[in-house]
Amino acid sequence: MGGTVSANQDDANLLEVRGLTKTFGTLTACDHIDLNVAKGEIHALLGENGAGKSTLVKMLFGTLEPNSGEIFWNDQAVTITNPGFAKKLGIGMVFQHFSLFEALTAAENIALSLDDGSPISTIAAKARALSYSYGLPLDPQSLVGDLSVGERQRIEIIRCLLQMPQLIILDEPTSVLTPQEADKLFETLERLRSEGKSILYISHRLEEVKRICDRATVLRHGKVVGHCNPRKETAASLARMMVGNDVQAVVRAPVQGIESAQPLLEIRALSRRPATPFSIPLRNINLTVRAGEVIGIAGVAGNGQGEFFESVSGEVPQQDAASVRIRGKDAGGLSITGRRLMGAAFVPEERLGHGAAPRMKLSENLLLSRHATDGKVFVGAGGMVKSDAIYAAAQRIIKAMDVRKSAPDPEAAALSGGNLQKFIVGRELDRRPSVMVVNQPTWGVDAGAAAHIRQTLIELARSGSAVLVISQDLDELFEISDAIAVMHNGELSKPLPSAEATFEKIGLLMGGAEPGHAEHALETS
Ligand SMILES: Nc1ncnc2c1ncn2[C@@H]1O[C@H](COP(=O)(O)OP(=O)(O)OP(=O)(O)O)[C@@H](O)[C@H]1O
Repeated sequence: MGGTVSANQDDANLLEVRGLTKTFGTLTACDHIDLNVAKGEIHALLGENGAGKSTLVKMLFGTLEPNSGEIFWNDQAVTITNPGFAKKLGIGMVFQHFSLFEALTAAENIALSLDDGSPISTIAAKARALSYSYGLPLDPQSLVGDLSVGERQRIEIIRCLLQMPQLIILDEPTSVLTPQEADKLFETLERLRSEGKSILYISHRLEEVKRICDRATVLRHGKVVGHCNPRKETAASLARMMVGNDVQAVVRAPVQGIESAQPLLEIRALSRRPATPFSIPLRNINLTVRAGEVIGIAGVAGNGQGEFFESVSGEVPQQDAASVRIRGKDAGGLSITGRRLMGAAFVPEERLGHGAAPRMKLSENLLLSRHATDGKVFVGAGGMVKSDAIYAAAQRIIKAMDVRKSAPDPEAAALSGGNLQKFIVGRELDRRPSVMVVNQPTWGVDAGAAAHIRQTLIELARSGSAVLVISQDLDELFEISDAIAVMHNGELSKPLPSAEATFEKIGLLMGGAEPGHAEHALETS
């Protein structure tokens, strides 16, 4: 038994939610939420990190049970007790954290969730046809482990569409997509809307909400605080509704005399062969990041940024020890711990898995990542763990980054996505590293918290550290970087000082133009 349906009342909404409430311990994550989604509309669900958006949609999809409240589907009261029942009703969901098996192909992953007994070849053919018809081409035979996050998300979307849903819930779908992929997704969503389907859309990217959403419901601290037509709002007014006050603008004063500052991170002729047929080779990368500066790395996802981060961080050490130098010493042969011991800190793109162990408490996650580098602080004589010191450090980070949570020291998996990202960035900042390398620093983070993280990275640099930020968000890079380099097909352009960089120049480099040609194309246009 998946759930119940009983006849009811009034209007013609596809989905109506009344007084839906969910508590975790003493925290009321969703507090008497009312929400209507009409047929054929794209409805945005907005709110700062931890506002209760994911909790709400998990109740709609049957993965969380509400404490109280009612859900009506096509005017019928329903009790959605599991995802199977939600799918049967016609509710499909594309998750924020991907739930695909890396060792299986796209088609095998889809077959697992469809569970309808069709032969895999039939499912693969259907997936391929649907993916092409919606402009999201997919090779069903490709192994998930070899795919970029954007391609993996495409599988999730196709898997959802194959179930012919009436309502599609998307939880932060574009945070991992390139601008081009996001455009494709918007076209798909607009087509679904024109077919009469409804979409519930969660996103922190307010410009895209303005672009594609018909209505918005805004949550704050688990309560509905407003409704609006996003097209009539500005990004700033939407942010204000979410946060409750104005979001502080990021301030970056120009750096002086950077040429003579000490190089703290040097990449010298870094090359790497592709580890799998699908990974990108790195080709003779050279870059210097000096004390006091923030260098940004732009690029369309899948151009070697992941491989570059692995090589710089030591997730994958190099043969050539001099290819990565930290504070004037060769570090290329060292592991991530070895590089951390030299004063470097690294924040990977993936929050769960690489960034944090989901079932461990925040304090345990802290010990896990810092016991090797901060042994004296956290581990006493005879290997005794100093629980009090670890707990105090975790609380310090939580306070500094304004991490919102439901218990003093929750498991990482109990944090909302954006709050976990804040904790992971804060955990590294707390060490006051001399070199900080971050991949996608504000992935899934709300406007207020993103501004805080960006400001903190600038301040870390200005206090004498070298900061390297890899990001797909060009606005972010322009806001925080003193110079921007572009990664394309495993090659890195020379950094352009931000005073000279424009969206057009960076965009041309991202598209693969030779640096000289990019300048020329702009001068003659
Ligand atoms: N399984 C859980 N156990 C305990 N607390 C939880 C659990 N899941 C969520 N919470 C808490 O409920 C609150 C709402 O979280 P939720 O994930 O719904 O927020 P969100 O609006 O989706 O945030 P984000 O934008 O960061 O994804 C948060 O304070 C979170 O810590």
